[in-house]
Amino acid sequence: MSLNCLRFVVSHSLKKSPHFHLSYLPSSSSSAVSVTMSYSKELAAAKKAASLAARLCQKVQKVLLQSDVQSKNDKSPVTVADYGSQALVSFALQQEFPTDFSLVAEEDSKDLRKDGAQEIVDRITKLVNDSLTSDGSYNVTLSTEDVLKAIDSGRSEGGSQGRHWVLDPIDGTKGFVRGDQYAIALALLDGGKVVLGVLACPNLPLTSISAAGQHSTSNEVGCLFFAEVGGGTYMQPLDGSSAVKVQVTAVENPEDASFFESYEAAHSMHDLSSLIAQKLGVKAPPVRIDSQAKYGALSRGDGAIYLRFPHKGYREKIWDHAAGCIVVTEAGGVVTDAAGKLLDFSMGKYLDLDTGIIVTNQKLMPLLHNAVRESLKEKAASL
Ligand SMILES: Nc1ncnc2c1ncn2[C@@H]1O[C@H](COP(=O)(O)O)[C@@H](O)[C@H]1OP(=O)(O)O
Ligand SMILES: [Mg+2]
Ligand SMILES: [Mg+2]
Ligand SMILES: [Mg+2]
Repeated sequence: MSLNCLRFVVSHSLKKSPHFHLSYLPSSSSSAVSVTMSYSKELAAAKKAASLAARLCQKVQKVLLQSDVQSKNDKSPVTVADYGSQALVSFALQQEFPTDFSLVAEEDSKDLRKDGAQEIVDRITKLVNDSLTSDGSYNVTLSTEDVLKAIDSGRSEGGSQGRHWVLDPIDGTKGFVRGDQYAIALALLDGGKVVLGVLACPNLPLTSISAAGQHSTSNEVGCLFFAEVGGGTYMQPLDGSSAVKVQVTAVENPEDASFFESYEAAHSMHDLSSLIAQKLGVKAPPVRIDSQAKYGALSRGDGAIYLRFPHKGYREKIWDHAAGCIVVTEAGGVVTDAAGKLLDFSMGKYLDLDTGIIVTNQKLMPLLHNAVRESLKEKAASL
């Protein structure tokens, strides 16, 4: 087929389906024209759903009582906000994409269907309906069964075929319960690759947290980070005002770099990151904050490095990294495991990782890899 002929075919099909971008490849390429998907409709829906869920979470965090915390088998606290957020995001996305809907999400309704859970289910249902009413764009009232079904439609296993939404309705539950950082993390996989991501971080200051830590001097909080493959990363205030493009830091000298890690020592080995930081020559103390807000903060250059080394036996889930990963990579950063391999989101719910996750800019990554390798060797030798 000639180029002119191809051009006609693509422009003709563009009229029917507006969600394609045309791009011309360099002449060395075997194909003259490539067609890349645009996910603008999906991104708009994801931003709307995550913002809606963020408002629900903010409301609950304000009135959080000890009785909101249930115990799950793995002892992690789950609140009405986790379930409410998942129900809302699932419902909102299904309204936009009613056919062929697949969602891989953290929570399910098992505990909510047990005897004695009716009161909590009623509270979640009221919360979800209040959020839908105050948003104004959905003219519906959900029953408790609708809410449980919406939560349970997050049971997909993901994988390398087709499209799957990936959701952590509240990432950083410990931070949420403490009144600190948390995020609503939503991403879309297409053919096993993350093609868009949205991170709503209701407690993250709008200005840099690099110097002052999570309690920045700015009292304006609430950030929405979003990224689409090939389109860069943007941040806007959660209240909806305009978005700005963000970039990871250009710092090249580790002495000028600062690093993020989990607030919870149970989630990441603080002793190992301090060894890595010391080997690299990082001078600043760690900035410890909860959730994928770390990826968001890194994407706008608040810090240069994120180190995550869970304790032995912990398996990382895709919803804990999918949105954060694209937010950082589209801002110019790199996310790999400790062996330098890019994260593979195509294998179902879990990530198959070597030891840990490290994130930084392109310039610092080789140095960081060396420091990680040496530190792991040293740690293994000392055991
Ligand atoms: N034992 C654990 N080790 C590492 N991460 C954990 C562990 N338990 C839960 N997590 C998950 O790790 C993330 C928290 O990491 P961080 O401490 O850096 O915020 C959350 O996604 C949290 O899940 P959840 O979504 O339920 O909060
Ligand atoms: Mg959890
Ligand atoms: Mg999580
Ligand atoms: Mg969670």
